[in-house]
Amino acid sequence: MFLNRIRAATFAEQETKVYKNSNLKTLRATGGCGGNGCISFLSLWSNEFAGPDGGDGGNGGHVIFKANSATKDLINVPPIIRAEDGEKGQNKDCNGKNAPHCIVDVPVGTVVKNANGVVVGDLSSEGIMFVAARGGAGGKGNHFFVTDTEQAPKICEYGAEGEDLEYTLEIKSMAHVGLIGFPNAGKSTLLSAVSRARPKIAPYPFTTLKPHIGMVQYDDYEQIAVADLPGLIPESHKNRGLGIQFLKHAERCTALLYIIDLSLDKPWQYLHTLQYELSQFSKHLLERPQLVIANKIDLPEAEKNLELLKQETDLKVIPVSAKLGTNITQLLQEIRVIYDQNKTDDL
Ligand SMILES: Nc1nc2c(ncn2[C@@H]2O[C@H](COP(=O)(O)OP(=O)(O)OP(=O)(O)O)[C@@H](O)[C@H]2O)c(=O)[nH]1
Ligand SMILES: [Mg+2]
Repeated sequence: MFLNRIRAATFAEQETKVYKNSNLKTLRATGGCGGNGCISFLSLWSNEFAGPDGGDGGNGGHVIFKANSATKDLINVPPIIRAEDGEKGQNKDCNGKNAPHCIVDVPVGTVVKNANGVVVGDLSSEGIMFVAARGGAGGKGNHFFVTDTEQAPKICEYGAEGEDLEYTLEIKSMAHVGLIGFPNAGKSTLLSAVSRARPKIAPYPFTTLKPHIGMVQYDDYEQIAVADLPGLIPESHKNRGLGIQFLKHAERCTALLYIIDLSLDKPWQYLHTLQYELSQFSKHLLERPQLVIANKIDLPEAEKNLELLKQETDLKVIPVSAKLGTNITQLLQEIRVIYDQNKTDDL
């Protein structure tokens, strides 16, 4: 009993810690118990001893994780999941009803780890299921135990208990950092400036159609994966442009970097649109670490726009020129700070 309480306390601590993070969740899954078998003897008006008629119990439900693309994060997955118990057997050979399985929807790309941290499941495509805790089998009623020598058994089975297991669910991230911006903002140019990746760069929108990942190498051999994502436009969350496809990629990045083109008129409007689109897709996306990269500082008007942009947002703004390589070192330092902070938070 005492031991149980300690266990519960550590579980609760873990829970509060991971609740902040919609990409990671520790939970306990318990299968339903099987229904007990029944002991009963039938008695009819014409036959007082018509024989044993105790039915079997129903099976307990399983707890099942199912990959569902409509689910965006693990926030709504409860910390304790218990499937229903099977019904007990009844007289007149009535078997108890099997309990329904408890199916918990998780985002596509969720990795399941057991209590020892070993990966036991990878829900990488839509509809894949993982049985987290099996329900107990129903117990047999006394009718089952009738033999040639024992015609009136007074025995039955209890239903078996369901499995009780702890798991950690984690959404597999694509990259530590995702570059988010309108088409032509210079995302691909920036990725090639900070890493050895060579995505296609061109002065027309939607050059990048698929995400590219580049590795940023630091002097202490730390490597940070940066993803160049396809461009985002207003109403992407309604599947305009490359739409939902793009937003799904953004979701699998731990930190979000907004790339804003400073040469455009009123660049802060673009930042607000990007944030709005992300929040429409999943309201927890904006809780992730964020940074604004003000690109194309080499162009005219950029200096003036930079000051205005800084006034319009609370986020840290770093001016760079991806094309000329201006201020890239400071940007890499800032990315490293974000990365280190989130590493210690166990993201
Ligand atoms: N002057 C200047 N031009 C830049 C800078 N960064 C990017 N560009 C130019 O902007 C254009 C678009 O750059 P890309 O890197 O292809 O832009 P993108 O954001 O990847 O665009 P999509 O893939 O279409 O979403 C190219 O012509 C680049 O040469 C910069 O810092 N200064
Ligand atoms: Mg591009």
